[in-house]
Amino acid sequence: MTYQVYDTTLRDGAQREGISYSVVDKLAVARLLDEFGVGFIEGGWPGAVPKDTEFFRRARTELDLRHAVLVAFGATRKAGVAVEADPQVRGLLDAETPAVALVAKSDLRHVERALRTTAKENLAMIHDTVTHLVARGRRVFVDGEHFFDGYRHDPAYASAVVETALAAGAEVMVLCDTNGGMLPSQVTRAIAELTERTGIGPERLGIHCQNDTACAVANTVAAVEAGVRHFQGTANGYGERPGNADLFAVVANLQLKLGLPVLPDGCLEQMVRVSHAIAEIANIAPDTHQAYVGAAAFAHKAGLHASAIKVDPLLYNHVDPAVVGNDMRILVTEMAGRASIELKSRELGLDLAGQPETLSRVTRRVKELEAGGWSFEAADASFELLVRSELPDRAPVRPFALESYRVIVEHREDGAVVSEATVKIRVRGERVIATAEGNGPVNALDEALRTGLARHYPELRNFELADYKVRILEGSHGTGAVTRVLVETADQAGRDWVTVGVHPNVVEASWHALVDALTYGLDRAHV
Ligand SMILES: CC(=O)SCCNC(=O)CCNC(=O)[C@H](O)C(C)(C)COP(=O)(O)OP(=O)(O)OC[C@H]1O[C@@H](n2cnc3c(N)ncnc32)[C@H](O)[C@@H]1OP(=O)(O)O
Ligand SMILES: CC(=O)C(=O)O
Repeated sequence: MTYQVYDTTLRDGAQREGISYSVVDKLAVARLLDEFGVGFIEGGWPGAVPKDTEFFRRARTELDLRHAVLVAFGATRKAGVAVEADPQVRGLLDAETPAVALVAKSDLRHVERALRTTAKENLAMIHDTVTHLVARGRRVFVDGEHFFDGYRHDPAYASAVVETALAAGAEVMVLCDTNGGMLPSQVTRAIAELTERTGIGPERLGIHCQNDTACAVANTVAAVEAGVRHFQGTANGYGERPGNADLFAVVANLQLKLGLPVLPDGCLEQMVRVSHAIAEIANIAPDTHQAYVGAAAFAHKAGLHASAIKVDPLLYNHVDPAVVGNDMRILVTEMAGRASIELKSRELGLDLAGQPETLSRVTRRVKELEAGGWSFEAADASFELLVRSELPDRAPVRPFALESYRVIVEHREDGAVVSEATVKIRVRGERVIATAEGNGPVNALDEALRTGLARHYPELRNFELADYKVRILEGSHGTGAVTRVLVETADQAGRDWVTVGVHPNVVEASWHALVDALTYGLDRAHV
């Protein structure tokens, strides 16, 4: 049994507020979708959107698709216009794609009020446009716009639209939940009724669901379970309003839960890479919590989960993350138990399996620190230093000892605000005093510390502060507010690491995070 995985990221997905692909972007997205193994890529509406016209022109020479067939999207001919004379239909042919998708009204209310034509003329528009395109060698899919609402309002008319399209030669009639208001049981029922009423098998039908009830993925899966073989969706669920069915979740559900062979072999594990690459091109931050592909899709925080995962990761994962190209992660927080610490340490290359006392000590320390506002969840490097400071043979080498530091902020007469820091440290037996200016107190402190260390640790030149985040945490249990600072540092090899510092004073909190950052980076540079 074959399934048609039909992607509309470049047409319906591009209708999402905030997305504006260039032609080059569209070509890049098409290549990624092809690598993911979709069967059809709906590239846009040629003739209506100039960039889409250009996309199809360039696609002819610049796209070499291995799995996918390119589809041009458009509408049925206009009411009262001969199909040969309709420039929009001409534009579809000029795109020179092997397949065309036509949006057609299947809700009589839309025919009468939006198209302002008759029930009969709408059926003629569908018939004429499909036969015209089929006669010119195109595979034709018809998207029955508002099918489910239309079927509820007037089942006989919505059924006539389906029959007309298929009789005219459409390969598949796609039932669209255009307003996205359906629930899975309603989709299942409508498909059962339609097939019974018309005698048309569900294998001639397709499904296209918007996500306005947050049921687009479930509705799509329900339709496939009802026998539909052609299903549409978009990368990451991009689309108008709350979006479309997320094709990644749909495909993974069908393949992994229902055992349906929807993608070519070897493609499913490309999912995370393709999802994130498309998000990058769309200029939308990947959703950390997106099912299957999000960075947190297989991240475990609860200590009890980790203790079972230690026995078998599948006890707390619904699938093996590797099958979709994802990884499991253990988060270390106040909710950690010894198993979480053991697994996280193993992730970092530290084997604590035979060291129950060390595990208990680290767990206790993490809980105490987290209660005081520290957060190791995003600060793996500080966590690693903490664990290693409990391991005599792996303890990190501290590059210096602090005697004191001082920071001043000067508001000058001319309005300039200058920060200046002085650090007094001991480095390899030598007392060093270094001073630097910066555009803020933390920057000045960072510069002064690096200046002081530079002669002994020239490799510091390769590190740069990539991100700096400050959060004020409300005081609790009668304590005052504290400040948490997260520092992300990167080196020239493209590695980065995050450290954390916490203190009521923001400069001191930053100091802790900076010292951990340099300690971790230097330690790693010397391993
Ligand atoms: C459910 C969906 O998401 S379908 C995809 C929708 N995508 C888009 O609309 C994006 C691209 N759209 C466009 O660039 C423009 O809307 C165009 C070029 C298609 C049309 O632009 P205009 O000619 O200025 O018309 P406008 O957008 O105001 O109205 C749409 C016209 O198409 C007609 N129309 C709407 N649906 C259909 C249909 N299924 N079949 C035939 N004609 C249709 C309308 O009756 C209206 O005709 P009229 O101008 O004679 O009143
Ligand atoms: C065709 C389409 O995108 C819809 O009806 O939602």
